[in-house]
Amino acid sequence: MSSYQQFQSVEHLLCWFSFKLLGSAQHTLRAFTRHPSVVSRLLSTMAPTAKYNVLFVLGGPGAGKGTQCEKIVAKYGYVHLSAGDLLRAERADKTSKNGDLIEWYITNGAIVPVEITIELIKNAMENTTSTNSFLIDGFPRNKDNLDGWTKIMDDKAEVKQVLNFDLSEEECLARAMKRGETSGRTDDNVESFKKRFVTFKESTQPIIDHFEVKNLVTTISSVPGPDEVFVEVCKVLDNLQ
Ligand SMILES: Nc1ncnc2c1ncn2[C@@H]1O[C@H](COP(=O)(O)OP(=O)(O)OP(=O)(O)O)[C@@H](O)[C@H]1O
Ligand SMILES: Nc1ccn([C@@H]2O[C@H](COP(=O)(O)O)[C@@H](O)[C@H]2O)c(=O)n1
Repeated sequence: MSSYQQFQSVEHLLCWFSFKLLGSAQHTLRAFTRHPSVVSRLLSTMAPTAKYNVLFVLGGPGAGKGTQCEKIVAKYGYVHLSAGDLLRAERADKTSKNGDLIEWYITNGAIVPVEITIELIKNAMENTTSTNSFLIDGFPRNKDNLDGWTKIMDDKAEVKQVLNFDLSEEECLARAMKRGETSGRTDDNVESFKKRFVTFKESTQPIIDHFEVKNLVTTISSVPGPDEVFVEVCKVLDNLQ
């Protein structure tokens, strides 16, 4: 007699099968209660982890991105990550193998390969425990930056908004030169500024256009003073959930 023939009907067979299932479920439950750490580890891998909330902040060199980010941090509590600041810190790190390369790109107003920049941004985000809301200032600056972001961060972060600060080349230059009197930045000089502005027009503007198509961009004039500009910024941020 085959093992199935001992059952008089399909109902009998199903009943027997259900009892077996219940038995192994009970056994598994008992095993879990003996090992609570295994249970919590399992639960944490099953729970959906919240994505980072990200605001990208773009605009020409000297347009006032950093100035507005400071105000946003003070009022809304985002963590401010300036790609330029992260790169300058990496350049200053004597143990970094990328210092000379970064220096060349910054002085020439060119965009550092994304493999370097995205690693700095990702580490900074992962090392932040106070919040999961970030202002990412000066990124993505070109297609390479955008592709790197998409590849590494797209499934971990949601881009809620892109703030684009708008200012003429002449005014950007005037502000960057004024800042250069005290900043010590190697790119606050006319020659570097001109290259940076060309990079902005040729490489960053298409990225702003890319987000514009997705309805994510708010362009704010940077012509008025910082406080007046911030009033416009607040109108955008107050409406973000
Ligand atoms: N609305 C404003 N009106 C007048 N001056 C401003 C305004 N916003 C910023 N500035 C000044 O302009 C200079 C450039 O501003 P900021 O550093 O914020 O620009 P940025 O866009 O972050 O520049 P970069 O891209 O070069 O880092 C600073 O000296 C700042 O104090
Ligand atoms: N995504 C980025 C951002 C910046 N850089 C380099 O740093 C310079 C300064 O940047 P700021 O945002 O502080 O103006 C910029 O001109 C680039 O050389 C970059 O490579 N990639």
